[in-house]
Amino acid sequence: MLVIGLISGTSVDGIDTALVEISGTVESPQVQLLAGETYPYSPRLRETILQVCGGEKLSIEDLASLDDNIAAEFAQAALNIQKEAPKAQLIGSHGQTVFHRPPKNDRLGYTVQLGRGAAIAKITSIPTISNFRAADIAQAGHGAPLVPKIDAYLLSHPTTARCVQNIGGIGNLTYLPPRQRENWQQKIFGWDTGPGNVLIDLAVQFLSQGQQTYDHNGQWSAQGQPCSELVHKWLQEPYFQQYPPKSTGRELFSPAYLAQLREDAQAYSLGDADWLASLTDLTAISIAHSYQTFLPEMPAEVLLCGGGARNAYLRQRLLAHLGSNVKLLTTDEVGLNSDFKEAIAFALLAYWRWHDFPGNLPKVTGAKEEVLLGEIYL
Ligand SMILES: Nc1ncnc2c1ncn2[C@@H]1O[C@H](COP(=O)(O)OP(=O)(O)OP(=O)(O)O)[C@@H](O)[C@H]1O
Ligand SMILES: CC(=O)N[C@H]1[C@@H]2OC[C@@H](O2)[C@@H](O)[C@@H]1O[C@H](C)C(=O)O
Repeated sequence: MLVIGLISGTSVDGIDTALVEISGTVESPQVQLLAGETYPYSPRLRETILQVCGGEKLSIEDLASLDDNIAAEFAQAALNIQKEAPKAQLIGSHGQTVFHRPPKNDRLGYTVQLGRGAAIAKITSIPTISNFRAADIAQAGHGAPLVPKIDAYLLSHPTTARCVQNIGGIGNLTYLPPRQRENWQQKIFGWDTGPGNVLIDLAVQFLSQGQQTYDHNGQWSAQGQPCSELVHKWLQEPYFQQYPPKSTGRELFSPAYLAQLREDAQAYSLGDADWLASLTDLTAISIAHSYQTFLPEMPAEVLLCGGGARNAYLRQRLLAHLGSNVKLLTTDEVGLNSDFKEAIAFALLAYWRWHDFPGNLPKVTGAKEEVLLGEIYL
């Protein structure tokens, strides 16, 4: 089956689009990436989305327009990716997260992904599945992360314990015990580790007065030295200490949050590069600390994906904190494209929904039950 997966993540940089051929069975899918593209948002649309993510008030009418502007761009991305290919039979569209509130006590979580599937189906004439997180949230889950079940099917190893670490705007991991271990599927873990690139990106934009949006290959932060006293103070953030299941977003790791870290850096008289190095080190140590605190064992391999895998300084700090027993690779090195993994994931989640196969892992999201994920718009 030819399926298109679409997602714009928490970095809000553009629409990751994957055209994949899915064969085999639902329980044993084979996925081949035929084409992958990122279609950047226009600067104006990106700015509006970031403002909404930052809590800017919006009338319902403006919300409707934004929803359909995003849907139109997602639909165009789907049409573009298959120009040279036969017509896809299905689209799985994550949409654009603009709000995410995890569940608390008896209160259900709430999450909003814009870019309605009904409009994408209408524009493309391809059945579209969207709103993947809602059913898990209705079962008292976080509705995130959803990729761990995909990782389990595509990246687990018979004899090696692995973690898959996404470093997008937000970071999230999947822990995969060796498949040969008894009941291995019951022993999979996953949660959001905290900031991926979000703090680094916000700081670079602030320091460059909007001229740069990210620290290319970590070149700027590599010129500084992390202040370990500050990094350890920042690691006291309650989110890092919270037990899984857990999920987070730009609501917590926001411009206001960064402003506090800026004040701290000024109190320590840190230069710009030292501040960036400290933020990068915080990102790395929050990931490593989360493994050391919440996993039953350290993995032998960590497979990186997401844009942060290209940040050489972040990788270097991550390796320093994980320890030399851990082998740091990217998912590309084991055959899965690290830039389009999330888009591929939503293609496979759509395929599973189409075939009535549950997409969530209750142990990961905290949901009461396995459920079918996504709403179908023919
Ligand atoms: N060459 C590079 N050097 C350093 N950082 C990079 C590089 N390329 C991409 N990035 C970082 O990766 C980010 C984009 O990553 P990605 O597309 O994986 O995020 P996302 O999918 O939007 O987020 P999430 O996974 O949280 O939904 C950019 O904002 C930038 O910070
Ligand atoms: C609410 C939301 O959009 N969460 C994203 C975000 O970006 C990374 C991390 O936080 C992850 O939990 C999730 O996305 C991936 C695709 C997931 O659900 O697995």
